[in-house]
Amino acid sequence: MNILKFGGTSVGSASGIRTLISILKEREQDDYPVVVLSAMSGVTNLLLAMAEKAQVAEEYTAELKEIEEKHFEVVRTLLPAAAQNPVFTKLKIYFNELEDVLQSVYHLKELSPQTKDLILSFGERCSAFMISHVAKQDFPDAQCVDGAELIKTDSNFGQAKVDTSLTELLIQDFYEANRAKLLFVTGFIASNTEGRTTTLGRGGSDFTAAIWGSALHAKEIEIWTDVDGMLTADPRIVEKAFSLPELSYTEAMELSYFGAKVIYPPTMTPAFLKKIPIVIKNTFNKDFKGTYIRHGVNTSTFPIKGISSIDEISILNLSGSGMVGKTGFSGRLFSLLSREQINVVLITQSSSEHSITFAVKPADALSALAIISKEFELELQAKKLEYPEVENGLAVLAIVGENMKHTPGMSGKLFHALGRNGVNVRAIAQGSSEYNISVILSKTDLSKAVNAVHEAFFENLKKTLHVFCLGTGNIGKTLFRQLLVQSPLLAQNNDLEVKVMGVSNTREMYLSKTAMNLADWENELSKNAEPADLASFVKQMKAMNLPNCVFVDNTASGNPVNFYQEILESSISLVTCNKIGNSAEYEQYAAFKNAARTYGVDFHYETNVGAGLPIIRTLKDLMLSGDNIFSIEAILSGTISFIFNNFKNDVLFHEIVKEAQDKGYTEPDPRDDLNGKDFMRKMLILARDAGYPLEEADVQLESMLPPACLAAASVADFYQELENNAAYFEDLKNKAAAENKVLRYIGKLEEGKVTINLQMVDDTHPFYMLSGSDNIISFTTDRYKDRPLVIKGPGAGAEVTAAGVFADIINVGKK
Ligand SMILES: NC(=O)c1ccc[n+]([C@@H]2O[C@H](COP(=O)([O-])OP(=O)(O)OC[C@H]3O[C@@H](n4cnc5c(N)ncnc54)[C@H](O)[C@@H]3O)[C@@H](O)[C@H]2O)c1
Ligand SMILES: N[C@@H](CCO)C(=O)O
Ligand code: NA
Repeated sequence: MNILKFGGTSVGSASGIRTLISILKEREQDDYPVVVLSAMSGVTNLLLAMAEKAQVAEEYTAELKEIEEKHFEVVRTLLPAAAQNPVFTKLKIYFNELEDVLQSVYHLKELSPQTKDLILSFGERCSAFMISHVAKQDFPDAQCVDGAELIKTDSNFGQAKVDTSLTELLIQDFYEANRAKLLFVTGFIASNTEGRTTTLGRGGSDFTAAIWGSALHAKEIEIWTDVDGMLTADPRIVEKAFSLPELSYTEAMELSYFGAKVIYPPTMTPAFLKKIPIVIKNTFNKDFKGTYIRHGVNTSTFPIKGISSIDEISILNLSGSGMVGKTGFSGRLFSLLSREQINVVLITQSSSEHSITFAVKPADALSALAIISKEFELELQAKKLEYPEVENGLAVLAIVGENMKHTPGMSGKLFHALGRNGVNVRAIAQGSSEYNISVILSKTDLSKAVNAVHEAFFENLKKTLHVFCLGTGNIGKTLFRQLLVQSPLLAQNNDLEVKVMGVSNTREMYLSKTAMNLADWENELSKNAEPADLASFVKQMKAMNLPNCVFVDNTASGNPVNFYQEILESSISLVTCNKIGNSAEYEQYAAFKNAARTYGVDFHYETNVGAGLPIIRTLKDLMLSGDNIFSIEAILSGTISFIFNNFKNDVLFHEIVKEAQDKGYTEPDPRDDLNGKDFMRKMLILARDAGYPLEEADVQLESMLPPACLAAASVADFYQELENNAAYFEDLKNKAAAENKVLRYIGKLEEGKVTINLQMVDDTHPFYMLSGSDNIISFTTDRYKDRPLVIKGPGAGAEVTAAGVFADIINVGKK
């Protein structure tokens, strides 16, 4: 025989009750279960609200009407007209009784715990009566049982203690006499020896189910609720939380201690003692297996079972020399708190014994402070103790699981996930059982922390990157297209999901709560856009506090650079193809690198030099592996490379420049390429990465343009000046051709000095053979001395650049 308990949401509507009946119909009809029922969802709260209003002589008829209507609606929906009347009549009798009680509270302005229990009991009485009558349609022998008469307690109203042996006898006798019937029992309520109604406290209906299960040696106790069993984490916080097939009692206790409100641990004790399995099932997904809680199971492949959390906690810290080596000090402290009924959620003590930190519910913090100040008055006055302080706005996250005990590295994994996401841990406690490691952190970090920890333990190699992108121009657009095409493969082959959570250009911006649909991002952006505001974009991104966050700068503007430091310091990784940040003052470049290191995030800028070509990465690997860079020689302007590779025959110089711009090789302003500035930036970044703290002024840049072109005030003027100076460029071209040479704009880093100049090279020079927008770079090092290490290929263009940004994004978090 099984006990089935249906919670408030399960019996909260006609459709839920219909499902309940269908669940019963699927059972063996010769072995009826005992059905324990909660009040309809919301009813207990309404009853409580009415009681409190009556106590201060306030009107409560609206609530009463609402409760009546909730029940009547079910009767009208689920019973044929002919069968409704007797049920209405009996329900009305209940509501009249309830109103009588409320009236006396109203007149006396007094609400004793005893009266409160009586008022609350109407929730279960009404629902059990009503549902048993609905069930009679299919089970003529259905019977409503007033559980209050069978569960005997002391007179501690509100949280009565059960007289187990008497109760078990009463239940056994009653069941023996009625086992042929389908019993519907009121949960939560009981009575004292004088027959007055008491209640069993929080989770009371589960407790009723466990008491009946224990008394009748049930095969299983099924707790029917509105979720798929116990989950790995709170599904409101973690989208990917999933249901746990099995748990041990201890694990279930630990998991529900914080958070998981599916069951309330103390209620399980009677079942635990008799080793009766508990199954958590979902009324609204009734065929789902749910979670089994029983003795001695350990079939999970995961090292932990779940993550639980409390989103609001306060801590108190007690410290001082007076505590060192004093036995009984913590005993005194905690028995004091327990005497005052202050529940201590978590305790840690430093090994120096110099301080004790403990966590309590915020509502208890001030009273804890007051009683401690009183109890330890002498020590405080003698300055043997510091005045304790309350710290609010904190939360607890705990990982739970029996396997943890045998698996090294669990706490390492936990703290790595937290640290990488910039979550500051305020205090730590590990239960000596090793079933639980708890950390205290800031409330604002909780969601991010739970998600990061969930990913670390349950999503194996699965990773979600939350990306915020600036710039929807050439590169930005191309990146979105590449991401869209590649996402299914990334998910399938690499367990990687890249979610674009926000986009901004100079005009508008949008931060999405879920993730943007990259097939339609332009529409989504324009439909939801607010005016662009970089500071607000960054602020909102930070406030979302998502794990594995990446900020991507695909602009050519100096403004975003002003936020880099703040972004990195918020533990958000940064990917940029914008060279302005790394090529401004050396001090700033160094500060970005330092911030990324300090806050444990990535700062990737591969596309700053040679677009998608692996130049930055290669230089870094050479340096890390202890090679010595003697010199770097390079052509790093894709635009200028393209120009000289195509400046042949009759075509004019300015026409080629225009073609380079149309092909997406140039900077948004092509003057930045032609005047050598873009090249200078790249050389500067390379030199810095090679270990030289150079500034822009240290670069010897020889211009390849006549002065009039350099002075052009606008892009249009610039093109005009190029055209006006056609003869100058023709002359260059012809001179080179006459000597069988080609024009090359070459940068060099040697002995800490950077030069960039225009050269004519013949076919013996390694840079002679280039085509398209090719870049080429040669590293002469200790190890690559006689024959340098050369990287060559297209070094400009939207596809190759966006691909480089893409690679930088998915490399975030990789060690
Ligand atoms: N084209 C290439 O081959 C190549 C190669 C490597 C690096 N890059 C770099 O890529 C970057 C982007 O180039 P592009 O061709 O896509 O430029 P673009 O002009 O086409 O696009 C720039 C985008 O940035 C946006 N933007 C500018 N300032 C902004 C701000 N303050 N806030 C929000 N958005 C802002 C603009 O609205 C626009 O959407 C540049 O830094 C460039 O140096 C380009
Ligand atoms: N405008 C740049 C793009 C690559 O950074 C170039 O021509 O090289
Ligand atoms: Na590169």
